[in-house]
Amino acid sequence: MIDEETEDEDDASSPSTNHHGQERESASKTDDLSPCYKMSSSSIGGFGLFAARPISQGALVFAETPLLTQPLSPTRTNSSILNVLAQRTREEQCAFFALSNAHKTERPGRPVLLPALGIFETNALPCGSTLPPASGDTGEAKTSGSKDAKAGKADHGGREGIFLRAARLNHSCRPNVWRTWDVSSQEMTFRALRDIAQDEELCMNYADVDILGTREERAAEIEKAFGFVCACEVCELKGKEGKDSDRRRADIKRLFEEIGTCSKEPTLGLRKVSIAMRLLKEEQVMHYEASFCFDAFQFCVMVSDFVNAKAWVKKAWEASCDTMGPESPAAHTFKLYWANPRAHPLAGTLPHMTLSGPDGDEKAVDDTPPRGTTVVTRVTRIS
Ligand SMILES: C[S@@+](CC[C@H](N)C(=O)[O-])C[C@H]1O[C@@H](n2cnc3c(N)ncnc32)[C@H](O)[C@@H]1O
Repeated sequence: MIDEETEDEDDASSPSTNHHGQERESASKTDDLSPCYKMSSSSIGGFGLFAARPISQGALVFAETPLLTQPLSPTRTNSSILNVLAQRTREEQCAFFALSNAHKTERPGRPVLLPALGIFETNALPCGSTLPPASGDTGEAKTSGSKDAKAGKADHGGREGIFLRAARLNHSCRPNVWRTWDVSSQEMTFRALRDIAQDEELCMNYADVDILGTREERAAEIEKAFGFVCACEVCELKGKEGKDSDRRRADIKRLFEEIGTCSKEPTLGLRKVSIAMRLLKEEQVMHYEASFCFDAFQFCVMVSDFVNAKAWVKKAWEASCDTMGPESPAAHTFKLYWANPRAHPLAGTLPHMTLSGPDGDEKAVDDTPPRGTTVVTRVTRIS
């Protein structure tokens, strides 16, 4: 939570001149006219959603309101679900009962459930935020080394819901779609984490799976939480490719932790960020990018290198727009620091020095955020 004192009025309602803002607009409109996804059978398992045409990084693939929501387990029951379903149309009821059910047969530690409850448990998504590591909060003096940061902090808002379209998205340990609960519209939004080719399957990371684990660790976690053996492209890698992927993920995870301990050694911290950024690209798990960029921003503000700090936080802003959207709290916070990096509580806490920007050069361009930016003059942590 931050307490902000502003000089200018926030012009959040004006469309941003930046491409991230525009992209959201055009993607929404296109989505209304012709969906950029289609349902088809999947080699991963059952049905899946596929790109009907190329989708650009950061584009809104679709937004969906829940068919029904329920409180968190164990309060919900088969009857409580049926009671809500009775108020839906016949077509919606049929669509619900056509969804996948992983609780039809008994497995160790997973009893058979009545159909409505089994379908709900297989397909429900938390109606709260699933935040990419450390980027979804205000980022105040927080490093990516925390436990929440590694797994993607989940704020479930106390309810879970069934989303008929999204229920057809399969899980991948290399997701190309990120979901975010939009509190204001009460919709789940799904954005492209990278450019997606036509006919590529759209996959998200199922709630709370730590996809930086090794294949073995992920398999155990997925089997326990969801009862299936993951057949995503990464878990299917064999031999050297599989080992290389495991090693890259372990290295990223280790760097997350090590960066958290570099608050007195910004040069070393920044070097680790650069290595992590390269590994993220190689492993194609770019949803961690905003977190690392924000760490780099913090190292730069500590030593009063505000030019490079701005370059890093701008990159964090772009990455958060691509995952959670330009209207998300994280994107707003990053944009505020881009406008005024000196507002960060760690600014100037170490002796002055010049570090490097995201492109490795020491002379980043000192640009300004797009229109609609509030100028923050003071930001204090209140809790
Ligand atoms: C929410 S549904 C996803 C859509 C489902 N494939 C369908 O046909 O409706 C979840 C189920 O899909 C399957 N599934 C999803 N991701 C998978 C993966 N990575 N590997 C294997 N099966 C997966 C599992 O059977 C799981 O219980």
